[in-house]
Amino acid sequence: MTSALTLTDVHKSFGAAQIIRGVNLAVEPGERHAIIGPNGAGKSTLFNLISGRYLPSRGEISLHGEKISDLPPYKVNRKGLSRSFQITNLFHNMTVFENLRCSLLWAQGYKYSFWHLIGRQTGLTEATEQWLERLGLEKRRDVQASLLTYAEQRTLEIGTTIAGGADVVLLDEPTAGMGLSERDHAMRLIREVTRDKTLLIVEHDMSVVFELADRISVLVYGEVIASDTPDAVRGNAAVQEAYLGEAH
Ligand SMILES: Nc1ncnc2c1ncn2[C@@H]1O[C@H](COP(=O)(O)OP(=O)(O)OP(=O)(O)O)[C@@H](O)[C@H]1O
Repeated sequence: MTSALTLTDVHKSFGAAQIIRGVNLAVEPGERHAIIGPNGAGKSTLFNLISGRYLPSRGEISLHGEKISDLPPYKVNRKGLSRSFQITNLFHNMTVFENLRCSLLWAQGYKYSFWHLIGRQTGLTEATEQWLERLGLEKRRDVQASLLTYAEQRTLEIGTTIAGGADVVLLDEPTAGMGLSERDHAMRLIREVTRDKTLLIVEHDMSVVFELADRISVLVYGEVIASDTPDAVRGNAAVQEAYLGEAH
């Protein structure tokens, strides 16, 4: 079986600083895979490499067996990989409905060209309404994204990342800054909306990681020191040592 996402000997340096140092990773189709590691380990850099924002200094990244590490972000997205951001990436002056509709438009290949939509509005509106319901944002349908609560913005960010139809989804700290009940809601939502998708998640909250992930890779100083099931990672001595002194 071809892996959904494969990283082969990936390196990234900024000047003399080697930030990612020979990462090998295979994420299988349908797997929920978490990347954890202490602050500054290179997790965001890894996401930037996978999503096409950075070019690797060395090594290769492929999506369903096809090389993507030489493509810009929008082409990686077109191939079926979508990512969310730590700082929400919404259209703040647009409503919740409009934000979701843009993602669905993009999925259908219209690239914000509304002229192609004549006669197809109904299907699109219905699909957008379904997403509103899935996310529990029906009552906030016509509210500008900038006026949502922080947790609602994060929920919408997850929605717009996934509604675009990508089958490989990267979520960057989706529950950061949330309270306990908001976090539980976000976790249920992520589980629900990523069914049948491949998920790669960077998350600091260990309860989220251990609850959601089928497999966990631990990144320390730009190297994967363990990649295993949650139970095996929990018992791994090198991982415990890397986290010594970290609040988790
Ligand atoms: N564009 C860049 N230029 C130079 N150095 C960078 C750049 N991006 C990241 N770094 C450095 O790479 C290292 C890893 O950063 P990165 O943000 O990937 O870590 P992280 O594991 O995501 O950290 P955190 O958990 O705190 O978000 C840091 O030392 C950072 O300063």
